[in-house]
Amino acid sequence: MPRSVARNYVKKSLVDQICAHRIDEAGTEQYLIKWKNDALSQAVVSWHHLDDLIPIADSLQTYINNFILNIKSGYGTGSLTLAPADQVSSLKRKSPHDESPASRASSLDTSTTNSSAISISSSKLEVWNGVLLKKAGDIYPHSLASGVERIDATTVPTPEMLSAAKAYLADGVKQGRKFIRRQFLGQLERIPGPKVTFVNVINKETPSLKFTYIQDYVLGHGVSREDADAVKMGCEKCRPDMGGNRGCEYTAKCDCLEFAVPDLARCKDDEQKEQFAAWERGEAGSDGLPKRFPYRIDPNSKKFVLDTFYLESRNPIYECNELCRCGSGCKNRLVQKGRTVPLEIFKTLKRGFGLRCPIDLKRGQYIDRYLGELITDTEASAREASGIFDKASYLFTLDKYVQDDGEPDSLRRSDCYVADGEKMGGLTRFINHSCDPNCRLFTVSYNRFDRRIYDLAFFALDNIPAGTELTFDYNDVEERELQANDSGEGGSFVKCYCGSKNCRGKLWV
Ligand SMILES: C[S@@+](CC[C@H](N)C(=O)[O-])C[C@H]1O[C@@H](n2cnc3c(N)ncnc32)[C@H](O)[C@@H]1O
Repeated sequence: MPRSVARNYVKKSLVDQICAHRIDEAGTEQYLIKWKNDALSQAVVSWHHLDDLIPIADSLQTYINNFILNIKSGYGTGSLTLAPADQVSSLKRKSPHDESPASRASSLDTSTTNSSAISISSSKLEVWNGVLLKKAGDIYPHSLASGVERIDATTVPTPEMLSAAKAYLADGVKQGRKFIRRQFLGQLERIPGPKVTFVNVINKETPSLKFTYIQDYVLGHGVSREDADAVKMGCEKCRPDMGGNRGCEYTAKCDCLEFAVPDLARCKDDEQKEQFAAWERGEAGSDGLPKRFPYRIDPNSKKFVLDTFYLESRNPIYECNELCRCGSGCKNRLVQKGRTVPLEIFKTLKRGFGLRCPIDLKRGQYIDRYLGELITDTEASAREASGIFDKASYLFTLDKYVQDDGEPDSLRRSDCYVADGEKMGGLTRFINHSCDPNCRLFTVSYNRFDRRIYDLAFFALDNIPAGTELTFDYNDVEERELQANDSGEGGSFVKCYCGSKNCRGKLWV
């Protein structure tokens, strides 16, 4: 049996940053790690091959992105004249990391170019002043070892290191970019459910690795669910064998549907019809009225899809929950069972990454939830204020049940939670805006008494052919509300590139 080779990786918590790169004699990329050091004035740095960098792949991505940005904008190249290719190759170095752990730094390489184009002081370029230890799968510096040269932390990367990195231009990070792509594909493979793929035929960019795929909301500081024991209830009068094993659909008794939208067609007498009319005028509640069931079977695909009435409205969906008597086979459980369709992240021309489904979707078909860290409104405002203008936004306010009517128990906007999908979330964070969208985000509640935490579920508004970009309207409100909200020229303006005929020209109103 072949024995697996134990690998060692740089210990993430001890790494300060990646600050330069170069290519070794074998043409393999190396990256310079500056290690954290309590004595800030002194740094320990060491060169590493990509194999060591898995735990800090996200830092590598930041380094490479910044490096390429700087190259493109011309920043930092200063008066530097890049060396011709033959001279560049003479900048290649071995990795001291390949030497024994006891090896020490600054092996002067006198073969360093003496090009007049790039003046490189070999001792500085070659700086490697840590003794690296490998233990229990970790690589870390042993900075106290005797004979270890220390350098001034404020001078890393040295101008010589930067010059050398620039000499390789973007090509010098080719292997790094492939490595980042592999890490990202690995992340996608680990997402439960149908396959998730990634395609980028536009450029070499990979979505941020500083992102965690989660399966449920993560509750941030100051965020809590309504006390489940006190207010969460299941349907009490339903049974699994009810209505010929069809569950809650065929009963007017399902408590979970209590807050769902009433159904005029099922009102059985004049009294109910009158109550329905009064409910429509906002003069009566809907207690006791039959309710609309959210899902139906699509006769062609035999899949459960969202009922047309819901699809054409913005009414919340109330699903059964784990306390219900109807059992797990009940038809009023769709979103809670998770994604059932494969998805593909892809690069668009002007709108960053987008999302599409590689198979045909039916009108009303459930796609996936929007997830993220749930934070308070105050925290969301602080995060917005600290971000740069025009930066992609992943904040979604859970304000479906806001009532600004001044009543003591009404929910004010400032009390709502916000789902932040920037650092953690699901695949739907990649769904772009369109003024003529093919999907809509619906409120799905499992606890009708919790007005602050509910699911946000994407459903297809049309039959969507395989490979079509999925979009939704970031301002999904009734037309009249949209006009009232639109403050004209003011506010933050992000140009919309949805390309639809009825494009409003900006992302948020
Ligand atoms: C939730 S993210 C969508 C995914 C994003 N494209 C990405 O690459 O991660 C929202 C951001 O995408 C960009 N975006 C989405 N739809 C757009 C559109 N129609 N026009 C221009 N930018 C758009 C904006 O930067 C917006 O803040």
